[in-house]
This record gives sequence, structure tokens and C-alpha cells, in this order.
Amino acid sequence: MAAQIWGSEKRARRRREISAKIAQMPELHDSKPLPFMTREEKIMESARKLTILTEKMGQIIDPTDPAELYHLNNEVLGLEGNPMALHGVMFIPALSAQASDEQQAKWLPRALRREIIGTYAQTELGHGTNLQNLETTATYDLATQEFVLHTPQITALKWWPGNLGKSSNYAVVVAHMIIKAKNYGPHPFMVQLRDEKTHEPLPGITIGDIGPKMAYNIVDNGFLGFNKYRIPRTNLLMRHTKVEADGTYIKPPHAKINYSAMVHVRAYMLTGQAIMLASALNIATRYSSVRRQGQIDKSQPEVKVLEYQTQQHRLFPSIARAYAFQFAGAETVKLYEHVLKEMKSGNVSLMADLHALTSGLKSVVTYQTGEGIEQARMACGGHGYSMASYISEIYGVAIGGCTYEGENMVMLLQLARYLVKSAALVKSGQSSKLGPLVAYLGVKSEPTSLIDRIPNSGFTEYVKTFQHVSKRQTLKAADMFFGLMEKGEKREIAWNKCSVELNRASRLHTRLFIVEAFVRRVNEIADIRIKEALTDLLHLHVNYELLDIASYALEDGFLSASQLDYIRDQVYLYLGKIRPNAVSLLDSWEFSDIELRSVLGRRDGNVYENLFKWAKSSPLNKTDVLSSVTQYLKPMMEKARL
Ligand SMILES: CC/C=C\C/C=C\C/C=C\CCCC(=O)SCCNC(=O)CCNC(=O)[C@H](O)C(C)(C)COP(=O)(O)OP(=O)(O)OC[C@H]1O[C@@H](n2cnc3c(N)ncnc32)[C@H](O)[C@@H]1OP(=O)(O)O
Ligand SMILES: Cc1cc2nc3c(=O)[nH]c(=O)nc-3n(C[C@H](O)[C@H](O)[C@H](O)COP(=O)(O)OP(=O)(O)OC[C@H]3O[C@@H](n4cnc5c(N)ncnc54)[C@H](O)[C@@H]3O)c2cc1C
Repeated sequence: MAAQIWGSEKRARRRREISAKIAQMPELHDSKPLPFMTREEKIMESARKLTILTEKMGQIIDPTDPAELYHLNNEVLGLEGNPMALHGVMFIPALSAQASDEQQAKWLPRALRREIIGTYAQTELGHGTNLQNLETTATYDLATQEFVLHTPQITALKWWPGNLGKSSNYAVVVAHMIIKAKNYGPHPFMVQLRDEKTHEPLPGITIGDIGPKMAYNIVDNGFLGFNKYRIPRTNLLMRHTKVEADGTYIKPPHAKINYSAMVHVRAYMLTGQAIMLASALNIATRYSSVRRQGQIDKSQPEVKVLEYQTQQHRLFPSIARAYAFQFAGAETVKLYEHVLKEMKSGNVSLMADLHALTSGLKSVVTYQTGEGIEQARMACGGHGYSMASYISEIYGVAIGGCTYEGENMVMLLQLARYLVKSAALVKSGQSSKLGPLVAYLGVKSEPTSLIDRIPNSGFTEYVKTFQHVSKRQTLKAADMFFGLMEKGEKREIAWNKCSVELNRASRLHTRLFIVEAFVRRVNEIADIRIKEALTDLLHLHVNYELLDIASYALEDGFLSASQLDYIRDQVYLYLGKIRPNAVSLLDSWEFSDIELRSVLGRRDGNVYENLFKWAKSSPLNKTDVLSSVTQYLKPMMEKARL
């Protein structure tokens, strides 16, 4: 199963080998539990480990393999981030995709050797979503052949970029490029921020940390202002766009090609989310098979809480989602790598499809991951609320994904643009022009669903039902939009008035893609036992997801009440079937105790003794009487007693 999750036997084996090596290297372990550290201590601890990793990486992993590097980071540095998180996630991908060969030769080897630390600085205090209204300018000075970066007012300060505040000395900065008073829109520039020797900010640069956040606090998200700060013309990233010495602008082959670093993260973050969901579920499910509370049969001893159907219903559909996201994520990364290769050689024809797909997936996956992790926390009762579970930290980090890399509603609306265009093709009889991801929009469906009507139909009737509801909602939302325009409403106003319905269509389309990716994977599996276990999970997935969106299929009678009863019964049936495999389905992800950082989720199940040990190690317990008591509470009580 680990091979299915991680992509191959070899990958799963390598992960095990890497974890075993890390277990033998105490210098790479947390020196004390992270929840007992201050933010400053955590940042120091992370930098300490990161430095050792840089020295010893070659002994542990193949540093050229991104999957191995990702695993190493998760184990050693953890999900709260590290001083170079954005360096790998966005700075290097931005240079790789947008810098010319010559620029790459100059900067990439230095970045890969970690001679410099970089980030991606785009969002500003006043604007994040609406890139067209960013305010930072890069004005070309023909006389010196330099760009002059400037922050015209406080809202133009770069705000949020990870590791910008304190760690990075370089950044890819997105600024509006102005040449001879003409604004060419947002473009990426390579900018040195700090002196390489002293790490002091360079003159003309104002920079710092934006303060503590809900989670992800090892990352120093930062602010950045420029005061007429000059960089050479050749620091504009010039793989696709060029500015010649005389100010001549050569436009890129696709207007949004400079957005590729964002698409990169949107594609790669899906498996990251799946890992966070599976981690929280691993903790909750292991704990649920240790925790005994109450009886089902009063004549029997207390049961493990995992025996309760409500507990299974809370956890198991999310286990199925974690697998589904991992499989859909793997497909998306493959597609992204293909499109990136094409893009580098000038073929931009697949960019719109990839943008639409990743926009929808990013939104649905992060939202459902957040839901699943929060349910996992609640499933642990009181101990879930303790940082000893570590689930609240996983939650805080995961839901950051709903916001970063494009706020979820906004990204769903991006997919909706693509769906509406596809609907227009269907309506104008041009269904043959639909791309493979939306081809179902042009296919006439049966009048009613055949779920529970055809024996041995596998998952086909389920997929058809998901297709039906997605198609119906897409065409309905598109009709509403076109109808408003026909009535004379301006395009943008009409769009806004339909946007809730449009986003519903985007979610349904994306959920269909996730179901299909799961089905595709199960169909590929040869090992009979693995196929069986995953087929059970897929049964739970399709039935649970369909129940969740049943109103769409009920309102036009595509599903009947009796079919809904069948679907509900299937959910209960598969909860029971999955119960014996539940812990194994999560243990198959092979997270080590080092990586999970959870007292509740310990592999050995020795929860109570270790919770007590953990509590005793709280800094508050260093002394029996705190100074808050001697200074304030004791005098207050004494005064009250007089
Ligand atoms: C390995 C990774 C694992 C884990 C990650 C872990 C940690 C990482 C932590 C944090 C990283 C966070 C980093 C950041 O957040 S960086 C900042 C990200 N910011 C955003 O995402 C901003 C979101 N906004 C946008 O993307 C755009 O503004 C927009 C909403 C898409 C609108 O852009 P705009 O230029 O105004 O375009 P429109 O006029 O609306 O659209 C015109 C046209 O272009 C199409 N389009 C837009 N984007 C793309 C694209 N990327 N590729 C292809 N096409 C695109 C758009 O759909 C429209 O097409 P039409 O045909 O419909 O006209
Ligand atoms: C943990 C974290 C890490 C980050 N890292 C980076 C980084 O490394 N580099 C970087 O540059 N940025 C980074 N960001 C910033 C992030 O990319 C932005 O916060 C994000 O893109 C959302 O933009 P915003 O904050 O402007 O939200 P806003 O756009 O102000 O969103 C506020 C609300 O308005 C709604 N809204 C906005 N526009 C529309 C619209 N057109 N239609 C409908 N509704 C709309 C949104 O849906 C939302 O409900 C990070 C953010 C976080 C939380």
C-alpha cells in the first residue's frame, strides 16, 4: 500500500531508509517538543537542524530528488516551516521557469548550493488577489539601463512573503514594469535585499517580520519596501519576456506565463495537503483504537471509541479523501511537469487547462482537508484540544492553503471562467472542441441515474451521476450568466450575480475529477489485496461524496429517494468493512513518530504514560509556585481574606 501511496516500491523503500537514518541521528531530532518552545526558540532550532541537513544531506538522501528532499524536510524540519521553506517551494521554481538560460547559469547554482536564500515577494499590504492592482513599480531608466523599484505608499509594501522578514537575502519580486511611461503590468525581477556578508538590509530597503500567525510560525513571513532601489535591467526574469537596452519590450507567448510559480505550488501542494490530512487521521485513528470509553453492549467491557459508528463516520470518509487527494495530486504533478516542459519550448496551449484544473483542485482539496483535520481533532475528545495531539498545529498549517496561492473563492471563479467557456461551446453545438477534462459536458446523459439498477456496474454509474450533476450545474450557472447579459446586465455585474452558482459548478467539476482519479488508480492496481482494500475505500468515497451533494441530483429527479437510501446504506456498509483495516490504511503512509510529533498518535499506543510525561515537561511545571501567583494572585487572595 505504501508503494501505491508514494508512487512506487522504490519510493516507499527509500522513505523507510531515510526515516531509519534520521532515527539514528539525534542531532536532527527536536531538542524538546515544539509546543513548549517560543517562536524565537523554534526558529533557532529549525535553523540549527537546517544547517546540519545542508552539511549531511548527501549522506541521507539523493539531494537531486525532490521527493526525497520533501520527505527529509517533513521529518526533520516539520510542517511548521523552516527558514528556507519558500526557497525550495517558489524561489527556485520561479527562477527555473522564468529566468533565461544565462540568468539561470548565474543564479541557480548559487541558490541550489544555498549560498543565497530566496523567496517570492508578490502580495502587498493592500492587494494580494488582484495582481493587476499591485502598486510596487519597476520603472526603466534608459540612461543607466536599470529598473528603479519603488513603494509609493504604505499599501504597496510587500506583505506576507514567506522567509522574507529575516532569513532571505534575495527575492523574486513582482512589480509593475513601466517603460517610457507605459505600464506593461506585473513582472518578476531578481532582487538582492541584504548584504551577503553582514545580512544587513541594503540601502533603500525596508524589511521585517509581520508577526505571529495562526500557525506556520517558524516561517518569518515578511514586509518589504523599496525607496527608489536600483537593479540592473538584466534582473528582469527574461526567459519569456525581454526588455532590450533601448527599452524595447518583447512580449511573452502567453500573457499569464509569469504566473507559473503560482501554478507550480498549486499543483504540488495537493499531495502536501493529503499528507497533512493523513497525518491528523493517523493520530486520531490510532488514538481511537487505544481510547476506551463507554459500552455498546452493557454486558461487555468499555469499547475502543473506534467501534462507534459515529466515530467511523467522522474519520473514515476523510481517510478515503486523503487517498483520493494523493492520487489526484500525483496525476496533477505529472500534468504540470508536462505543461512546464512544453511551455519552456514555447508551446503554451495547455496552460489554460492546467490553470483551471489546479485552481479547482487547490480550492476543494484545501477546504476538505481542513474539514477532515478538524473532525480528527474533535474525534480525540479533550486530548485532541491539547497540543500534545499536535492536530491543531497541523490544522493551522493546512488551512493556510485555503488562502495562500490564491484565495479559494477566487480560484474557484477562475475555474468557472473555463467552465462557462466550455458551456458556451456545448450550447453552440461545438462540443467536439471541448478538452478532455470537460468532454462530459457535451455528452447526453440518461434521464435517471442507474445506481442500484444495474448489477455489477462497478463505479461507472457513480461517475455518470457525478458527471450529470456537474454538467447540470455548469449549464445552469452559465445559462443564468448569459441570461443576465441578454437582459442588458454588464458582463462583470452579471458574473458577480452568478458567482455563488458558478463556484458550485467549479466544486462539482473538481469533485468529479477527484472521483475519476481515484477510479483510474484503483483500475490500474494489479495486487489483489491492495485492490480490494482500496476498492472498499473507493466505495465509501463515491457513496459518501454523492450523499454530500445529493440535493443536486434530487432536484431534477436524477436520483430517487430509494436510490438515496441505497447510497446511505452503502456508506454504513463500508464503514463497517473498513473498520478492521482503518489503522493499517493510515499506518501505510509510514509516518514515523519523529515526523508526527504527536503524543496521542504514537505508533506504540502508549498514550497515557507519555501524556503525563509530556505535561510534566511543561515549563510551567519547573516550579510549584509561579511568580504570577506570588506577585498578583496570592496578594489578591490575602487581601480578600482580610
Ligand atoms: C511543494 C509545495 C507544497 C506545499 C506548499 C507549502 C508551503 C507554501 C507556503 C506558502 C506559499 C504561498 C505563496 C503565495 O501565496 S505567492 C502569492 C500567490 N498569489 C496568488 O495566488 C494571487 C491570486 N491571483 C491570481 O492568480 C490572479 O490575480 C488571478 C485571480 C488569476 C487574476 O489574474 P489577472 O491577471 O487579473 O487575470 P484575469 O484578467 O482575471 O484573467 C485573464 C485570463 O488569464 C487566465 N489566467 C489567469 N491566471 C492564469 C494562469 N496562471 N495560467 C493560465 N491562465 C491564467 C484567466 O483564467 C483568464 O482567462 P480567460 O480565458 O478566462 O480570459
Ligand atoms: C501562510 C501564508 C503564506 C503566504 N506566503 C506568501 C508568499 O510567500 N508570497 C506572497 O507573495 N504571498 C504570500 N501569501 C499571501 C497570499 O498569497 C494572499 O494572502 C492570497 O493570495 C489572498 O490574497 P489577499 O490576502 O489579498 O486576500 P483578499 O483578496 O483580500 O481576500 C479577502 C476576501 O475577498 C474575496 N475576494 C477577493 N477578490 C475577489 C474576487 N475577485 N471575487 C470574489 N471574491 C473576492 C476573497 O474570496 C476573500 O474572501 C501568503 C499568505 C499566507 C496566509
